[in-house]
Parts: sequence; structure tokens; C-alpha cells
Amino acid sequence: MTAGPADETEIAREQQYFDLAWEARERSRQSLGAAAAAVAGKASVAVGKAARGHIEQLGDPDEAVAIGRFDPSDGEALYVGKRVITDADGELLVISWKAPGAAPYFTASYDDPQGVARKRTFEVDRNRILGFDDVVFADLAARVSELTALEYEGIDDAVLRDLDASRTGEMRDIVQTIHSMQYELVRSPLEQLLVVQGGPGTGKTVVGLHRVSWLLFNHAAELAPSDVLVVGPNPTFTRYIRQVLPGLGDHQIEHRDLRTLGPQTSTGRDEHPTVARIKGELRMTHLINRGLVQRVRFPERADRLDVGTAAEPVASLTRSEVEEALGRSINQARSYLGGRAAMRSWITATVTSRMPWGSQAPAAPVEAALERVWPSLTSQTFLRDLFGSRDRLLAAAGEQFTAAEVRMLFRPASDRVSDEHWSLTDVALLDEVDTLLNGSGALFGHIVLDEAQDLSPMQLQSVRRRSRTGSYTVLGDLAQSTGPWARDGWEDLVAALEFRHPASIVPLRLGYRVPQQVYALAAQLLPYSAPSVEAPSVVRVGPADPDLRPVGAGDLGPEAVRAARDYAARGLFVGIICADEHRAAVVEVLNAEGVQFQDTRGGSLGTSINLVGAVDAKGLEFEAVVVVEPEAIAAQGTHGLRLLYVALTRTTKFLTVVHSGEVLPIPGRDSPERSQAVEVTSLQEDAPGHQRSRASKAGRSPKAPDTGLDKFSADFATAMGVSLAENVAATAQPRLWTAIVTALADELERRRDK
Ligand SMILES: Nc1ncnc2c1ncn2[C@@H]1O[C@H](COP(=O)(O)OP(=O)(O)OP(=O)(O)O)[C@@H](O)[C@H]1O
Repeated sequence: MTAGPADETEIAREQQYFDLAWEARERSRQSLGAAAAAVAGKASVAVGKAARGHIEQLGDPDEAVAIGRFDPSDGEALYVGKRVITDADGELLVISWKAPGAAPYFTASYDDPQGVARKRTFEVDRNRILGFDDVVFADLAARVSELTALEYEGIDDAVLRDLDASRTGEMRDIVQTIHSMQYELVRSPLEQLLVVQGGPGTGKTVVGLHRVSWLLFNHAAELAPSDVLVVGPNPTFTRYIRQVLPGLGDHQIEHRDLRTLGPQTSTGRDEHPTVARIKGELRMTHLINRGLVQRVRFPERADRLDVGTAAEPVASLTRSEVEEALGRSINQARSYLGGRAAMRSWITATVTSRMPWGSQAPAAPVEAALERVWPSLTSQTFLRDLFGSRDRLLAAAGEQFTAAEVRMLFRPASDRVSDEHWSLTDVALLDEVDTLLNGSGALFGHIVLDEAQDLSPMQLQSVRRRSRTGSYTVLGDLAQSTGPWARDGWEDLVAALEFRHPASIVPLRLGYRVPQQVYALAAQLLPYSAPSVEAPSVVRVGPADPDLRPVGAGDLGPEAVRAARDYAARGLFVGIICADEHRAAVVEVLNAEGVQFQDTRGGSLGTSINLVGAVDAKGLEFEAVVVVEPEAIAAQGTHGLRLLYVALTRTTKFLTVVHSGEVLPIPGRDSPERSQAVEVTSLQEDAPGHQRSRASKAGRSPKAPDTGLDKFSADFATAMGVSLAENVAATAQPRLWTAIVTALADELERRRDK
């Protein structure tokens, strides 16, 4: 934005406020620092810790004090920032974006200004104001018929600027530009299983993370940071997102990925999809359960259990008394190892009672006898032994698996358990075993599950067992669902996770990441790969059309590297996405040409060129993407076209497709029932009013999805006499809001029940 003379005066005025707030914040930092230093090394560790915690809450000294402000028609302007700032007298200078009082900044719209006359979004360089964008709601309302699609949807220049900003290997927060639809999800009640379905780049991940921050602020009494678990698909993704929450002032939140969601990390064992599919099924819990119980047994062909050796006998227990004790311990035990401890106590007590008065059963012989009837196991030793023995598998499988399935599950066991290779599906099984061995582990009050569309029932069970409350935010896109457990609906996931609280499935419909020209290409896959999924409306037009480069099969690697190097030379953050079969060819050229690159299989992103497998590209984004040989990506698994859709939708700006086969290898493309074209227009280029008429043509309002909450929460607030001023006061009293949200949730539940 270019500032005119009037703007210059206004910027100077705003800068004064920014300077004032900055000084107040830095004064707080100094006094907290002094308090922490004063108690350092003394007994008041808690005071020092609290002071340091508060300093952390103040954020970076370079951070701008506010992201924007809004002017109520009948009151003073309110500045909204990432954190609360008060002056020396405790007066609020900046309210937190998470406070209920800040809601109008995000939710005011031209047809429901909510008492807001104007919303201003600042453009800053650290705490220096460079300019601002104003939305004057009265103006918008007066020219409804002329609104551009962007204005209609509430997308302003600040959003477009943000989307054009450079990308690195770390996701950033979007506090300043959270869209009203996204905000409704961010602040929707804690007590629910919220499933967010949205196309690529609709903001599911950022929304999920901002929701965590919002929940922690507004439900501080029920939810501590260490009570929140964020689960992503792989370590690269987790590294990509893990700075967002600390940047929002929320530390100590646990991040895990599916490869580490168990007692043992996956070591990348390759597995046939049919085997992976079987191992993802819930009947595996029966197999594991039975397999474990069968490890507890009196030795065959023996009628006594001797404690001690032939040379040094201690005692001898009969088969029947031991079997009776085993049965009792199994029935009463809460875990395998708990039962084993009970059995140890029984052997010790029984042997002691048969020894001369005053003697105690010696520990080592008792342990050896115990090991023969109730072996000590770890999850890894148990599963290695189970999969490595056809007899054990057959005995555990019972009627629930066919002989062919048992054959598929069998694999030769490694000599040492540390040499065993574990697949991704093994992790969920090991987790099941771990729970049976040791009982439940840590439980969380809220779980965010990202890229949830691919999870197997066993993986969902792993997630479910970590939930204490049934409160989840589940994020995913059915059109990107691939792998052995690809799904076309959310019903089974909801059934697997839902308990205590109701589920709601809410869509996100605006595509932020992918530019219109690129999405127009990718969206052609949708009618074939995921016909029931609606394409998002893309927000903006990109800088270039997709660059499609036909080459001979032998030139795929060199051409892909050439394109990537060109992008990197322009300072862009690049991803080369290919099928596994082309990885080696690309690596060879990269190495031969001495190109620095990051192979994301190592678990992280580099800052320039990254080489990414199509499956691992999920959730990631780059400024420029080079997709290598779409046919090979589409041939990976039964949902290859979905995988290609993922690969084509990773860019924020440029896309090059290097191909020797077809760019969009769609089988049966010309069949009439599938030939409907997907029209992808960008809101940015839409003629005035176009978006509105298009939306009404499709029979839906372009406003936020009707969760029933919007209107109701407005009614409820009015009924309770919660004015804007009181909402602001609630900034300092999050508990009031908690009460409102709880009451809202109760009321919603009551209505649902009716
Ligand atoms: N309101 C917004 N303002 C600015 N940027 C946004 C907004 N919403 C989303 N974005 C940006 O759009 C991009 C995509 O967001 P995100 O990764 O959360 O999408 P996603 O729906 O999870 O995508 P995928 O399905 O590919 O995993 C990110 O760069 C994010 O910062």
C-alpha cells in the first residue's frame, strides 16, 4: 500500500501509540527480569520461574505491539496484538487476539458489522508502522452490489501480502489475517470432536494450531499446555509446524508424529499394502491380546514348578496351585506386568510359608521360576516373537484370521530385538502391546490430529487412548486420502474417536496456498479421484501458469534439477516432489552437479532445495515446486491420483511439471459421466458481485458455515446482556468467557438432544 499525506499523519499518530505500548511492554520485561534476577539462586524458585514464564509471554522485544485495531461505533479504538499489554496503572493498551473482546476484529463483516465502524490492519517492520489497510463497514454496506469477490469474502490486502511473503522451512502464525470462518473454528467449544474438512491450503493446520492457543488462553483452568498433544504424519511435518505455538506464547505442548506414537519409533520397514491393511485393522487387538495371554502358561509336560536348582532346591510348587494362581493374577491384573508382579508376590509368599520360620524366599530363584510361567516382555520382544513364529501367530489368530492372512503376517524374527525393523503400522501395534504390558500412559485434555484422512483403525485407537476427555481437533482432506486406509468419508474416524462429547464436521472452503492457475490444473483430477469432494474457492492468482516440460524418460532427473536450480537461484524455497522410483535418478544429478539439497527423509526441511517423496509432501508447502513424472506418482498405490493432487498443490507460487508421460494420467477421462470440468476461478480476479452470484447458484451462502453457533452465540450474548464493553473486560477475566462457552456448549447439546 502506498501512503498519501493524510495517511502519513495517521501513521505518525498510530506510531505514537505503538511506541507507548512498546515502552510499557519493555518496562514490564525489565521489572520481571529484575524480579527473576533478585530471586536467582534463592529458595523462591517458583517466583523466578513465574517471572521467567511471564517474560516468555511478552514475546520477542522486536515483535510489533499490535496486529490491528477496530473502532466500535460508540467507543474507543481497541488495539489487538499477539499478547496483552497494560500500562503501569494496569490500563489495557493492547488486548490479546485470544480474548473474547477481540472477536469483532475477526468476525465483523459488511452485513453484520457487530458495532464495528472500522477495522484497521497494520503493515509493520518490527514495531515500525509502514502502512495500514482499513475496512470501513458502512462503506461496504453502502455498495454491496459492487463488492468484489475478495471484499465480499472479507479477504483484504493484508492477507494477499501475507500469502505472497517468502516461505522458509517453518510455518508462521496468521494471527493478523485469520478469516472469520477460520476464527469460528478456532474459538468453537472445547468439548467436542471437531473435524475440519478442507482442500489443500485452506488453512486446516494453522487453524488447528491457533485453536490450541485460543483454548489454552480461554480454558486455562481446565487445560494446561502439557495437556495438549499435536499429532502429525511424519517428523518433517512436525519440524515444519513446531515453532507456531511457541511463537504464539504457548510452550511445552507435546508434538508427536505417527512414526513415534508408541514405545518404538518406526525404522522404515517396507511392507506390502495388503499386509499394512491387515495390520491396521482392529481385529489385530484380539490377536495381540490372545498372543499375550498365551505367553502366561505352566510349562508343558511338567507337573511341578521347581524354585531353585537341582543342586540348590528351595521349594516345589504343584501344577494345579500354580495354574490357579496364574488364572487369578490374569483376571485381577490391570496390565501384563502388573499381573506378573502379583504372581511374583504369590510365589514369594507361598515359598516363604514353606520354609523354616524366619527364612525368606530368595529373590533370584523366585525370579527364574516366575520367568518360566510369566515371562518378562517388552513390546518389541513380544511382537518380534509373535510375528516370528507361525505357531504363535496361528494360536493367537483363532477364528478371526484366515491361514493366508496368518502367512502374510509371519516374518522371520531378527536374532537381536535391537536389529528388528519396524514399519509404520507396527508402531500402532507396539503401542497396543505397550498399553497391555504397562497400562495407560499419559492422557491429554485436547488432541489435535493433522492429516487425519489416512489413519488406520489401529492408529486411531492409539490416538483415542491418549485422550482423557474426548476433546479433539481433527484436520484432514478426503481428496488427499491415500495409503492402505484411504477413506471417502469421516464416519468411521468419528466412530473410532468419539466419546463423551459430540462430533461436528465443518468445512473450510477458501484455498489460500495454491494460486488459481496451479489449482486449475490440479483440480481436474478431483472428479476422478474424489468425486464427492468440493473444490475450494482459491483466493488469489499466482505469478505464472504451470510450466509443463515434456522430456524423454532419461532426461527427467536433469530437467527437474535444472528447473529446481533456476528457482533456487531466484531465492525461492523449492521442493522437488517425485515418486520413489525416480528419487535415485534425481539424487544422482543433484550430486553430480554438486547441488546442495535436503532430503526430507532425514526428518527436516532445508532452506533452499528439498527433495520430497510424494507421500511425505502432505502438509508441506514451498514457493516453487517441481513435480517429476506425474504418471509414476499416480501409479503409487490405489489412490495415486490423490497423491498426484497432493504433489501439485504444494506451491504458493510456481509449479513446474517435468514429464515423459501424461501430465494428468487420468484413466477413462473421456467417459461422459466423469467429464464435468472443475471451474476454478480466483476471488482476486472475480468481477464485482461474481462470487456472490456463483455461491448462490450453488445454493449456498458464501458466509461462514452454519454450525448453529454463530447466530446462537450472538443471541446468547444479547440475552445475557454481554455488551462489547463487557467482552473487553473479559480480557482480564477469561473465566467469564469460559462460563459463557460452557453454557453455550450445554445449550447446544440440549438443543441437539431435543
Ligand atoms: N487467514 C489466513 N491468512 C494468511 N495466510 C493463511 C490464512 N489461512 C491459511 N493461510 C496460509 O495458507 C497456507 C496453507 O495453510 P495450511 O498449511 O494450514 O493449509 P492446510 O489446509 O493444512 O493444507 P494441506 O491440506 O495441504 O495440509 C499457509 O501458508 C498458511 O499460512
